[in-house]
Amino acid sequence: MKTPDSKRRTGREMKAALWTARHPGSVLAPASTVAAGTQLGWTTTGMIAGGTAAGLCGWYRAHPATFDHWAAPRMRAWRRRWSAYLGPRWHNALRACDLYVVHRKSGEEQFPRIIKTRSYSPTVDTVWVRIPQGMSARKFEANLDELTEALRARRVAVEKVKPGVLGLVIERDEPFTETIDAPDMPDEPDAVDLKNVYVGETEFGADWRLPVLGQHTFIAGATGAGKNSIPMSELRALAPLIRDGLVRLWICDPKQMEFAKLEGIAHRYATDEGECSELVDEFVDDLQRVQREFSEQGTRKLELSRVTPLNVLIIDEIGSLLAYGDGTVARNLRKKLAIVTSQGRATGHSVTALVQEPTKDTVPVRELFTIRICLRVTAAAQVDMVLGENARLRGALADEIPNAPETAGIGYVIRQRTRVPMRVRAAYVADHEIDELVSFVRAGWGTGQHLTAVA
Ligand SMILES: Nc1ncnc2c1ncn2[C@@H]1O[C@H](COP(=O)(O)OP(=O)(O)OP(=O)(O)O)[C@@H](O)[C@H]1O
Repeated sequence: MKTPDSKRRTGREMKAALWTARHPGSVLAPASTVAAGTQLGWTTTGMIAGGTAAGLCGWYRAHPATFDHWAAPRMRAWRRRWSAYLGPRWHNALRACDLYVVHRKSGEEQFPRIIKTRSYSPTVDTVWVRIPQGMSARKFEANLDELTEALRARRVAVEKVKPGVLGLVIERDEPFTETIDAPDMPDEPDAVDLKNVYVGETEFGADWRLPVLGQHTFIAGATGAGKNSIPMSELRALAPLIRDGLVRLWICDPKQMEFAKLEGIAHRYATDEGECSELVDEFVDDLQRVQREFSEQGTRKLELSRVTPLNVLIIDEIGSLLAYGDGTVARNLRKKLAIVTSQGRATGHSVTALVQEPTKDTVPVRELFTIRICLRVTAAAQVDMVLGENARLRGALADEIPNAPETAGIGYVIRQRTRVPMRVRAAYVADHEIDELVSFVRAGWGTGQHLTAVA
């Protein structure tokens, strides 16, 4: 039944009561401080407050991982809610962009009401708003530029959460303003931690590291997004292991661009679709050979050696292989990828796939990969296709990364424990640094160093 209209406005005291009911914490916190001050004395209350602050500082310093996971997002969201999105400021911003409705009879202004704020990262806020009747997501979309300016943000994206509720993803700042140097190549295999390979930096200023052993990586990004820099950084970190025969490269390179430089140090290298399919078959045969040997010898844990090295399969532009021809190659590839991603962990077979355009062909295989990275993509829908449901709503604005050389290598990953997107930037491996990698490995091969590696 439609609520009848009235010319009278809602009473101020009723608005205040409603506000209190919706924000119990904001009323209880000052009220309990005053109560504690009068009951326990202001000195004791001050000591309790000081002790709490000192405890938080101690936590912040002693255990960054748990602090960043539990405390930081809540504290950040709270601060932003009361600074950037406080009532009058919020209303002024919306009024400036015509994002409000005026009640037909009472003339009362009705604004989208903030129902939840989350700041999963220092640079992105997600604000859920309940919109008044007569407003739609389309109106927000039409006024996004104005809203971005009014909120002094870099970018704002809008998502429908459920009927009547929108999610505004507000990017406030760009943490990456400089190119990150390519990682050094260690001299010796002992210096390489295969579970923690440096590939760039996170928005929190920490090293961005990826596991190579036992994991499978899916990297999506439009042309020029900087996808190559991720596997290239990994390969530089693995250089002494490649040189010593403890890591073998298998490369499917239909584009024959940057990866072509690695042909000379690859164990297997293929370019056309048929050859690539054969290469993947051989990779799986190798995996099954190791499985048989392990079963005969009763081995349960992989010890890297020249007989059982880590095998890294890189498939550039997997989309073109999955969409190729009559579907035979695609079907075979899907089947073989399922084997590698489910069984390769124990035998030391890892796969990294790169794709320009995540489409319906690539979505089913995406689920097979344990690590997924989304660099700049060309459509909002592609973000969730790569990173999973609601990734964009939680702040992974990969489609909003400008198509400019200064943003190459920037993208998002989902943090394993929190399932929250994190903005990252890959280190940049220039052509001469790829050449340096190849020379480093081949120089070792020239001296026969790989033959003397511990078997
Ligand atoms: N991590 C990075 N940091 C800064 N600049 C980068 C980075 N990676 C790449 N670039 C720059 O962006 C350009 C395009 O990079 P790259 O060829 O790796 O993109 P791509 O995603 O692999 O594109 P394509 O799919 O067309 O091969 C590079 O020539 C380089 O100038």
